[in-house]
Amino acid sequence: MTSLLLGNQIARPTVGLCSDRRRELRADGPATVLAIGTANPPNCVRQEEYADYYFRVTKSEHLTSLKDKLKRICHKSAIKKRYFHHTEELLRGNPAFIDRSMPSLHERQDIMASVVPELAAAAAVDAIAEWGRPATEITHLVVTTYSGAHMPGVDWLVASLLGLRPTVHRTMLYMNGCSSGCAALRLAKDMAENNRGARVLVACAEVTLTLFRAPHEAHVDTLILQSLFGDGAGAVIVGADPVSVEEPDFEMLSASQTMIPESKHVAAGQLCEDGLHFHPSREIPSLVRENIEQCMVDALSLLGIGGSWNDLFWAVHPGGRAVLDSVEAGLRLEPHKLEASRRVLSEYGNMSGPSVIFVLDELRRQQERKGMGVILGLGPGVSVETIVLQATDSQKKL
Ligand SMILES: CC(=O)CC(=O)SCCNC(=O)CCNC(=O)[C@H](O)C(C)(C)COP(=O)(O)OP(=O)(O)OC[C@H]1O[C@@H](n2cnc3c(N)ncnc32)[C@H](O)[C@@H]1OP(=O)(O)O
Repeated sequence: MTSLLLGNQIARPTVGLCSDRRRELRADGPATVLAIGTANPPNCVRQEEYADYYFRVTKSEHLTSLKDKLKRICHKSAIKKRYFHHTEELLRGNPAFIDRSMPSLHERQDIMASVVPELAAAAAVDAIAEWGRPATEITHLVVTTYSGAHMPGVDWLVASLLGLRPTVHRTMLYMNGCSSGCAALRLAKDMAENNRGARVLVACAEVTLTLFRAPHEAHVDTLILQSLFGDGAGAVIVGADPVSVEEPDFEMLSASQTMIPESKHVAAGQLCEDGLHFHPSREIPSLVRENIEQCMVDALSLLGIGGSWNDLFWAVHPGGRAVLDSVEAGLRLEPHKLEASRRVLSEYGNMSGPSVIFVLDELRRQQERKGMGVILGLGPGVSVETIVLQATDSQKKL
């Protein structure tokens, strides 16, 4: 009889497989977070200097009222600094990136083709080092980005850069926006629990070069993007039934997703000749505040959790200062509950999908990570992703 390679073991074909055998092919325990890695490009710009920097590099100093507005936004952003792959030199060498009338997708794609996989691989190397097992023992790979789109995809290049085995099961998620980190973790949980011995590497990377463009009076939301987003990559290794070298930080108890009704236009974007256009509406914070509690009730009530949100720890996507304020208000959270998210926002800005991985990394260093908690991802539409975690008593040195 021919056999199938499943996870890292040989299994018989599933046709006619008895239910006992099918159970054997699945993990015994829940998926767990075994390791976390992060990476950023080296170019760091302080938020207090950002408006001067941005109007200088885009040759837009004459737009004084827009510059003043960006200064006001930066001042209220609760961001201290952000990291970028692009530098003044790179922008000088590519005038189409700052000229709104010129197509530049091709040039952006050329740069992102290597930069995004390298950034994702750097975070993955960090996670694999913490995990303590060889990269060749990764059985599944889930990669996310909206920074470019190529064939073969970033997943292929990450697998090659890391020396993963050629049979690694690759999944590529493009254009999942800011909730992509959570979406990838949700898939990783299912993969780990349904394939005994599976070790799933999640890698999310974004570079804001895809969004970078000059200011324009008719497009005020450009200023929000330029004030908010930063580059970064996060990686997580997920697996069930840990073996002796593995020390999980969290068990993943459940994963779910929902769409906030009537929100399709609220956080929307599309790929155009001059890169990715994204339009964060002013409604995002209020919509989140009004809907977040119902989303959490729906996601958590099956586990018997509800109402006492302050008993949980929270890893919320740092979409922006007003977004975090809205989650805090909507769930009546004590101010310290979103400390990890606010710290990541302050140190890196909104890195989209990778952000929640940074927040999880931050959380596990804090006392707050005891008991049960929630990873809360927010993305296009508005999509809400919820992963319920149970902290382990890991003594890992971080
Ligand atoms: C769904 C997701 O959550 C996924 C994502 O990550 S997508 C990105 C989500 N994040 C956002 O959309 C940003 C959320 N907003 C914020 O954090 C805050 O509004 C902010 C930091 C941008 C400004 O802080 P604030 O306390 O609201 O200050 P406020 O004085 O009201 O606004 C500052 C200026 O920005 C303008 N502004 C605020 N939001 C805007 C928006 N979405 N589009 C255009 N202009 C906006 C205001 O009109 C104001 O302009 P003036 O100074 O000329 O009056």
